[in-house]
Amino acid sequence: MAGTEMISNSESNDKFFEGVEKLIEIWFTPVKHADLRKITRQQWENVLKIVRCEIISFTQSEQVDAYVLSESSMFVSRRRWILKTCGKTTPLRCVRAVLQLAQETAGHSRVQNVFYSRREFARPTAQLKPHDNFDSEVELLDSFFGDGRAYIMGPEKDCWYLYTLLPLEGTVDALEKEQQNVGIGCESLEPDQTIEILMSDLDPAVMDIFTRAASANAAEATRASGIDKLIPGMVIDDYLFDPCGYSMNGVAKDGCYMTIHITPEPQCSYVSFESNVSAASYDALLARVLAAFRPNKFIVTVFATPNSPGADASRQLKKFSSLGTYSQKDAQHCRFSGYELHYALYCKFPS
Ligand SMILES: C[S@+](CC[C@H](N)C(=O)[O-])C[C@H]1O[C@@H](n2cnc3c(N)ncnc32)[C@H](O)[C@@H]1O
Repeated sequence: MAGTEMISNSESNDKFFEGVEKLIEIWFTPVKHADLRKITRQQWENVLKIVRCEIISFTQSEQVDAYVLSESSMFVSRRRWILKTCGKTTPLRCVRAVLQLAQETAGHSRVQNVFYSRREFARPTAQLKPHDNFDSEVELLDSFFGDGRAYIMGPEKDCWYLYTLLPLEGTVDALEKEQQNVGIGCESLEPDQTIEILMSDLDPAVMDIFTRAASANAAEATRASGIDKLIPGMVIDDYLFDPCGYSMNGVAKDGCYMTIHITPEPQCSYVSFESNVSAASYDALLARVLAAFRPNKFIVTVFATPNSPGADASRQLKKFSSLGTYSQKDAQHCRFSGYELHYALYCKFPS
Protein backbone atom coordinates (compact mmCIF):
# COMPACT_ATOMS: atom_id res chain seq x y z
CA MET A 1 0.00 0.00 0.00
CA ALA A 2 1.03 3.59 -0.59
CA GLY A 3 2.95 4.21 2.65
CA THR A 4 4.26 0.71 3.31
CA GLU A 5 7.99 0.46 3.19
CA MET A 6 9.73 -2.53 4.61
CA ILE A 7 13.37 -1.74 5.13
CA SER A 8 15.34 -4.86 4.39
CA ASN A 9 18.88 -5.19 5.59
CA SER A 10 20.36 -7.82 3.30
CA GLU A 11 23.22 -8.75 5.68
CA SER A 12 21.02 -9.61 8.66
CA ASN A 13 17.94 -10.29 6.54
CA ASP A 14 16.23 -8.01 9.04
CA LYS A 15 12.80 -6.86 7.91
CA PHE A 16 11.83 -3.75 9.77
CA PHE A 17 8.43 -2.07 10.00
CA GLU A 18 7.84 1.06 12.08
CA GLY A 19 4.74 0.10 14.08
CA VAL A 20 4.87 3.23 16.25
CA GLU A 21 2.04 5.54 15.23
CA LYS A 22 1.59 9.27 15.00
CA LEU A 23 -1.75 10.20 16.52
CA ILE A 24 -3.62 13.42 15.84
CA GLU A 25 -6.97 14.31 17.36
CA ILE A 26 -8.75 17.57 16.53
CA TRP A 27 -11.88 18.77 18.34
CA PHE A 28 -13.93 21.50 16.69
CA THR A 29 -16.07 23.97 18.62
CA PRO A 30 -19.70 22.80 18.48
CA VAL A 31 -21.88 24.46 15.84
CA LYS A 32 -25.49 23.52 15.18
CA HIS A 33 -25.79 21.23 12.10
CA ALA A 34 -22.02 21.07 11.57
CA ASP A 35 -20.82 17.47 11.21
CA LEU A 36 -17.47 16.09 10.01
CA ARG A 37 -19.33 13.04 8.68
CA LYS A 38 -20.58 15.23 5.81
CA ILE A 39 -17.08 14.81 4.35
CA THR A 40 -17.42 12.09 1.72
CA ARG A 41 -15.37 8.91 1.41
CA GLN A 42 -13.84 10.23 -1.81
CA GLN A 43 -12.76 13.40 0.00
CA TRP A 44 -11.16 11.32 2.77
CA GLU A 45 -9.43 9.15 0.18
CA ASN A 46 -7.87 12.29 -1.29
CA VAL A 47 -6.76 13.46 2.15
CA LEU A 48 -5.22 10.06 2.92
CA LYS A 49 -3.22 10.14 -0.33
CA ILE A 50 -1.32 13.07 1.20
CA VAL A 51 -0.65 10.89 4.25
CA ARG A 52 0.50 7.96 2.05
CA CYS A 53 -2.13 5.46 3.15
CA GLU A 54 -5.49 4.05 2.02
CA ILE A 55 -8.85 3.01 3.42
CA ILE A 56 -9.20 -0.77 3.59
CA SER A 57 -12.35 -1.22 5.65
CA PHE A 58 -15.21 0.75 7.21
CA THR A 59 -17.69 0.36 10.02
CA GLN A 60 -19.82 2.80 11.98
CA SER A 61 -21.99 3.43 15.00
CA GLU A 62 -24.53 6.21 15.40
CA GLN A 63 -21.79 8.45 16.82
CA VAL A 64 -18.64 7.53 14.92
CA ASP A 65 -17.41 6.43 11.48
CA ALA A 66 -14.43 4.10 11.84
CA TYR A 67 -11.99 3.43 9.00
CA VAL A 68 -9.30 0.74 9.05
CA LEU A 69 -6.38 2.08 6.99
CA SER A 70 -3.45 0.39 5.29
CA GLU A 71 -1.43 1.98 8.11
CA SER A 72 -3.74 2.01 11.17
CA SER A 73 -7.06 3.92 11.63
CA MET A 74 -9.23 7.01 11.29
CA PHE A 75 -12.32 7.92 13.36
CA VAL A 76 -14.73 10.66 12.34
CA SER A 77 -17.56 11.92 14.51
CA ARG A 78 -19.64 15.08 14.60
CA ARG A 79 -16.86 17.36 15.83
CA ARG A 80 -13.89 15.07 16.57
CA TRP A 81 -11.40 13.76 14.00
CA ILE A 82 -8.79 11.15 14.93
CA LEU A 83 -6.05 9.92 12.61
CA LYS A 84 -3.56 7.30 13.77
CA THR A 85 -0.96 6.14 11.26
CA CYS A 86 2.23 4.09 11.42
CA GLY A 87 5.07 3.22 9.02
CA LYS A 88 6.43 6.13 6.99
CA THR A 89 3.14 7.96 6.72
CA THR A 90 2.91 11.75 6.96
CA PRO A 91 -0.31 12.62 8.84
CA LEU A 92 0.64 16.21 9.65
CA ARG A 93 0.89 16.99 5.95
CA CYS A 94 -2.89 16.59 5.60
CA VAL A 95 -3.98 18.90 8.42
CA ARG A 96 -4.43 21.93 6.15
CA ALA A 97 -6.68 19.89 3.83
CA VAL A 98 -8.72 18.58 6.77
CA LEU A 99 -9.22 22.07 8.22
CA GLN A 100 -10.40 23.22 4.80
CA LEU A 101 -12.85 20.32 4.39
CA ALA A 102 -14.08 20.82 7.95
CA GLN A 103 -14.94 24.40 7.09
CA GLU A 104 -16.24 24.05 3.54
CA THR A 105 -18.00 20.69 3.71
CA ALA A 106 -18.74 20.06 7.39
CA GLY A 107 -19.48 23.60 8.64
CA HIS A 108 -16.76 23.59 11.32
CA SER A 109 -14.56 26.66 11.26
CA ARG A 110 -13.22 26.81 14.82
CA VAL A 111 -10.79 24.39 16.40
CA GLN A 112 -11.37 23.88 20.10
CA ASN A 113 -8.44 21.60 20.88
CA VAL A 114 -5.70 19.55 19.27
CA PHE A 115 -3.69 16.61 20.56
CA TYR A 116 -0.75 15.30 18.56
CA SER A 117 1.25 12.53 20.21
CA ARG A 118 3.59 9.69 19.49
CA ARG A 119 6.10 7.45 21.12
CA GLU A 120 9.77 7.73 20.09
CA PHE A 121 10.16 5.84 16.80
CA ALA A 122 12.30 2.70 16.69
CA ARG A 123 14.07 4.31 13.69
CA PRO A 124 13.51 8.10 13.86
CA THR A 125 15.85 8.92 10.97
CA ALA A 126 13.85 6.73 8.57
CA GLN A 127 10.79 9.02 8.91
CA LEU A 128 9.79 11.53 6.26
CA LYS A 129 9.57 15.26 6.98
CA PRO A 130 8.21 16.71 9.23
CA HIS A 131 8.15 13.47 11.24
CA ASP A 132 11.94 13.06 11.30
CA ASN A 133 12.08 15.17 14.46
CA PHE A 134 9.63 16.56 17.01
CA ASP A 135 10.77 20.19 16.56
CA SER A 136 9.71 20.11 12.90
CA GLU A 137 6.37 18.56 13.82
CA VAL A 138 5.79 21.29 16.43
CA GLU A 139 6.78 24.00 13.96
CA LEU A 140 4.22 22.74 11.44
CA LEU A 141 1.50 22.37 14.09
CA ASP A 142 2.21 25.91 15.33
CA SER A 143 1.82 27.18 11.77
CA PHE A 144 -1.79 25.86 11.84
CA PHE A 145 -2.79 26.42 15.46
CA GLY A 146 -0.49 29.15 16.78
CA ASP A 147 -0.93 28.67 20.49
CA GLY A 148 0.64 25.26 20.98
CA ARG A 149 2.57 23.72 23.83
CA ALA A 150 4.94 20.79 23.42
CA TYR A 151 5.82 18.19 26.07
CA ILE A 152 8.36 15.36 26.12
CA MET A 153 7.78 12.74 28.80
CA GLY A 154 9.87 9.82 29.95
CA PRO A 155 13.47 8.77 29.31
CA GLU A 156 15.08 9.52 25.95
CA LYS A 157 14.73 6.15 24.15
CA ASP A 158 11.23 5.48 25.47
CA CYS A 159 9.97 9.01 25.47
CA TRP A 160 6.49 10.10 24.47
CA TYR A 161 5.84 13.40 22.71
CA LEU A 162 2.73 15.51 22.97
CA TYR A 163 1.56 18.74 21.40
CA THR A 164 -1.64 20.40 22.52
CA LEU A 165 -3.11 23.88 22.62
CA LEU A 166 -2.22 26.25 25.43
CA PRO A 167 -4.48 26.17 28.45
CA LEU A 168 -6.46 29.38 28.34
CA GLU A 169 -7.72 30.87 31.53
CA GLY A 170 -11.49 30.56 31.64
CA THR A 171 -11.62 28.46 28.45
CA VAL A 172 -14.28 26.17 29.82
CA ASP A 173 -16.48 29.07 31.03
CA ALA A 174 -16.06 30.86 27.72
CA LEU A 175 -16.91 27.69 25.82
CA GLU A 176 -19.95 27.05 27.90
CA LYS A 177 -21.22 30.58 27.18
CA GLU A 178 -20.47 30.22 23.50
CA GLN A 179 -22.38 26.96 23.28
CA GLN A 180 -25.37 28.43 25.04
CA ASN A 181 -25.32 31.25 22.50
CA VAL A 182 -25.41 28.85 19.57
CA GLY A 183 -28.04 26.75 21.31
CA ILE A 184 -25.94 23.62 21.87
CA GLY A 185 -26.22 23.49 25.65
CA CYS A 186 -23.27 21.97 27.47
CA GLU A 187 -22.96 18.73 25.54
CA SER A 188 -19.29 19.40 24.72
CA LEU A 189 -18.61 19.34 28.41
CA GLU A 190 -19.50 15.67 28.45
CA PRO A 191 -16.78 13.64 30.17
CA ASP A 192 -14.06 12.49 27.79
CA GLN A 193 -11.18 10.07 28.29
CA THR A 194 -8.66 8.12 26.23
CA ILE A 195 -6.40 5.29 27.31
CA GLU A 196 -3.49 4.26 25.10
CA ILE A 197 -1.20 1.30 25.77
CA LEU A 198 1.88 1.22 23.54
CA MET A 199 3.61 -2.14 23.83
CA SER A 200 6.95 -3.35 22.50
CA ASP A 201 9.09 -6.48 22.58
CA LEU A 202 6.13 -8.87 22.75
CA ASP A 203 5.81 -12.60 23.31
CA PRO A 204 6.63 -14.32 19.96
CA ALA A 205 4.00 -17.03 20.61
CA VAL A 206 1.29 -14.35 20.81
CA MET A 207 2.69 -12.46 17.82
CA ASP A 208 2.55 -15.65 15.77
CA ILE A 209 -1.28 -15.52 15.91
CA PHE A 210 -1.15 -12.40 13.70
CA THR A 211 0.42 -14.18 10.74
CA ARG A 212 -1.35 -15.84 7.80
CA ALA A 213 0.62 -18.99 8.58
CA ALA A 214 -1.13 -19.37 11.95
CA SER A 215 -4.55 -17.74 11.37
CA ALA A 216 -6.76 -18.29 8.34
CA ASN A 217 -8.36 -14.87 8.64
CA ALA A 218 -8.68 -11.81 10.86
CA ALA A 219 -11.70 -13.15 12.79
CA GLU A 220 -9.71 -16.24 13.77
CA ALA A 221 -6.82 -14.08 15.03
CA THR A 222 -9.26 -11.86 16.93
CA ARG A 223 -10.76 -14.87 18.72
CA ALA A 224 -7.49 -16.75 19.31
CA SER A 225 -5.85 -13.71 20.93
CA GLY A 226 -8.87 -12.79 23.05
CA ILE A 227 -9.19 -9.34 21.43
CA ASP A 228 -12.94 -9.95 21.17
CA LYS A 229 -13.13 -10.14 24.99
CA LEU A 230 -11.11 -7.05 25.88
CA ILE A 231 -14.10 -4.66 25.92
CA PRO A 232 -17.58 -6.18 25.75
CA GLY A 233 -20.19 -4.89 23.30
CA MET A 234 -17.83 -3.83 20.49
CA VAL A 235 -18.73 -4.42 16.84
CA ILE A 236 -15.36 -5.46 15.45
CA ASP A 237 -13.92 -4.63 12.03
CA ASP A 238 -10.62 -6.50 11.74
CA TYR A 239 -8.01 -7.09 9.05
CA LEU A 240 -5.14 -9.57 8.80
CA PHE A 241 -2.32 -8.48 6.50
CA ASP A 242 -0.31 -10.83 4.31
CA PRO A 243 2.06 -12.37 5.35
CA CYS A 244 1.56 -10.80 8.80
CA GLY A 245 0.22 -7.76 10.64
CA TYR A 246 -3.19 -6.98 12.06
CA SER A 247 -5.47 -3.96 12.54
CA MET A 248 -8.90 -3.66 14.10
CA ASN A 249 -11.46 -1.01 15.01
CA GLY A 250 -14.31 -1.63 17.42
CA VAL A 251 -17.34 0.59 17.87
CA ALA A 252 -20.03 0.32 20.51
CA LYS A 253 -23.61 1.61 20.70
CA ASP A 254 -22.69 4.17 23.36
CA GLY A 255 -20.20 5.93 21.03
CA CYS A 256 -17.09 4.24 22.44
CA TYR A 257 -14.38 3.01 20.12
CA MET A 258 -11.32 0.83 20.48
CA THR A 259 -8.48 0.25 18.05
CA ILE A 260 -5.59 -2.22 18.03
CA HIS A 261 -2.67 -2.44 15.60
CA ILE A 262 -0.09 -5.20 15.57
CA THR A 263 3.35 -5.49 14.01
CA PRO A 264 4.35 -9.09 14.82
CA GLU A 265 7.80 -9.27 13.17
CA PRO A 266 10.10 -10.51 15.98
CA GLN A 267 12.83 -7.92 15.37
CA CYS A 268 10.39 -4.98 15.70
CA SER A 269 7.29 -6.34 17.44
CA TYR A 270 4.87 -3.63 18.50
CA VAL A 271 1.21 -3.42 19.51
CA SER A 272 -0.91 -0.37 20.21
CA PHE A 273 -4.22 -0.36 22.03
CA GLU A 274 -6.44 2.71 22.31
CA SER A 275 -9.97 3.33 23.55
CA ASN A 276 -12.17 6.11 24.88
CA VAL A 277 -14.09 3.66 27.08
CA SER A 278 -14.98 5.21 30.40
CA ALA A 279 -13.92 3.43 33.59
CA ALA A 280 -13.56 4.29 37.24
CA SER A 281 -10.40 2.17 37.16
CA TYR A 282 -8.36 1.01 34.18
CA ASP A 283 -6.61 -1.73 36.18
CA ALA A 284 -8.78 -4.57 34.89
CA LEU A 285 -8.61 -3.44 31.25
CA LEU A 286 -4.85 -2.93 31.48
CA ALA A 287 -4.45 -6.40 33.01
CA ARG A 288 -6.55 -7.99 30.21
CA VAL A 289 -4.57 -6.21 27.48
CA LEU A 290 -1.24 -7.22 29.04
CA ALA A 291 -2.37 -10.83 29.48
CA ALA A 292 -3.43 -10.95 25.83
CA PHE A 293 -0.19 -9.53 24.34
CA ARG A 294 2.53 -10.13 26.99
CA PRO A 295 4.85 -7.21 26.19
CA ASN A 296 8.23 -6.79 27.87
CA LYS A 297 7.79 -3.05 27.88
CA PHE A 298 4.88 -0.65 27.58
CA ILE A 299 3.87 2.98 27.92
CA VAL A 300 0.40 3.82 29.16
CA THR A 301 -1.19 7.24 28.81
CA VAL A 302 -4.57 8.32 30.12
CA PHE A 303 -6.21 11.61 29.16
CA ALA A 304 -9.35 12.50 31.09
CA THR A 305 -11.48 15.56 31.68
CA PRO A 306 -11.85 16.32 35.40
CA ASN A 307 -15.51 15.22 35.25
CA SER A 308 -14.53 11.80 33.78
CA PRO A 309 -14.31 8.73 36.03
CA GLY A 310 -10.85 8.18 34.45
CA ALA A 311 -9.47 11.40 35.99
CA ASP A 312 -8.22 9.44 38.96
CA ALA A 313 -5.97 7.27 36.81
CA SER A 314 -2.79 8.40 38.56
CA ARG A 315 -3.67 6.60 41.78
CA GLN A 316 -4.73 3.57 39.77
CA LEU A 317 -1.51 3.43 37.78
CA LYS A 318 0.49 3.65 41.01
CA LYS A 319 -1.51 0.77 42.46
CA PHE A 320 -0.99 -1.18 39.25
CA SER A 321 2.79 -0.81 39.61
CA SER A 322 2.64 -2.90 42.76
CA LEU A 323 1.16 -5.93 40.96
CA GLY A 324 4.59 -7.52 40.60
CA THR A 325 4.94 -8.62 36.97
CA TYR A 326 5.92 -5.16 35.80
CA SER A 327 7.87 -2.40 37.48
CA GLN A 328 7.08 1.24 36.88
CA LYS A 329 10.16 2.96 35.49
CA ASP A 330 8.74 6.41 35.08
CA ALA A 331 5.50 8.30 35.69
CA GLN A 332 4.42 11.86 35.01
CA HIS A 333 1.29 13.88 35.41
CA CYS A 334 0.16 17.06 33.61
CA ARG A 335 -2.91 19.25 33.69
CA PHE A 336 -3.91 21.38 30.71
CA SER A 337 -6.88 22.69 28.67
CA GLY A 338 -9.47 20.94 30.78
CA TYR A 339 -7.64 17.57 30.75
CA GLU A 340 -5.63 15.54 33.21
CA LEU A 341 -2.87 13.48 31.62
CA HIS A 342 -0.98 10.57 33.12
CA TYR A 343 2.02 8.96 31.46
CA ALA A 344 3.80 5.87 32.80
CA LEU A 345 6.49 3.52 31.49
CA TYR A 346 6.65 -0.09 32.67
CA CYS A 347 9.12 -2.93 32.10
CA LYS A 348 8.73 -6.59 32.91
CA PHE A 349 10.22 -7.34 36.30
CA PRO A 350 13.18 -7.85 36.52
CA SER A 351 14.04 -5.85 33.39
C1 LIG B 1 -0.70 -1.89 9.49
S1 LIG B 1 -0.14 -3.03 10.56
C2 LIG B 1 -0.20 -2.34 12.14
C3 LIG B 1 0.84 -1.31 12.50
C4 LIG B 1 0.61 -0.68 13.82
N1 LIG B 1 0.83 0.70 13.87
C5 LIG B 1 1.23 -1.36 15.01
O1 LIG B 1 0.81 -1.05 16.10
O2 LIG B 1 2.11 -2.17 14.90
C6 LIG B 1 1.56 -3.19 10.27
C7 LIG B 1 1.92 -4.62 10.15
O3 LIG B 1 1.33 -5.15 8.98
C8 LIG B 1 2.35 -5.61 8.10
N2 LIG B 1 1.92 -5.38 6.72
C9 LIG B 1 1.84 -6.33 5.75
N3 LIG B 1 1.37 -5.79 4.63
C10 LIG B 1 1.14 -4.49 4.86
C11 LIG B 1 0.66 -3.41 4.08
N4 LIG B 1 0.33 -3.59 2.82
N5 LIG B 1 0.55 -2.20 4.66
C12 LIG B 1 0.90 -2.03 5.95
N6 LIG B 1 1.36 -2.99 6.75
C13 LIG B 1 1.48 -4.21 6.21
C14 LIG B 1 3.61 -4.90 8.53
O4 LIG B 1 4.77 -5.65 8.19
C15 LIG B 1 3.40 -4.85 10.03
O5 LIG B 1 3.69 -6.07 10.62
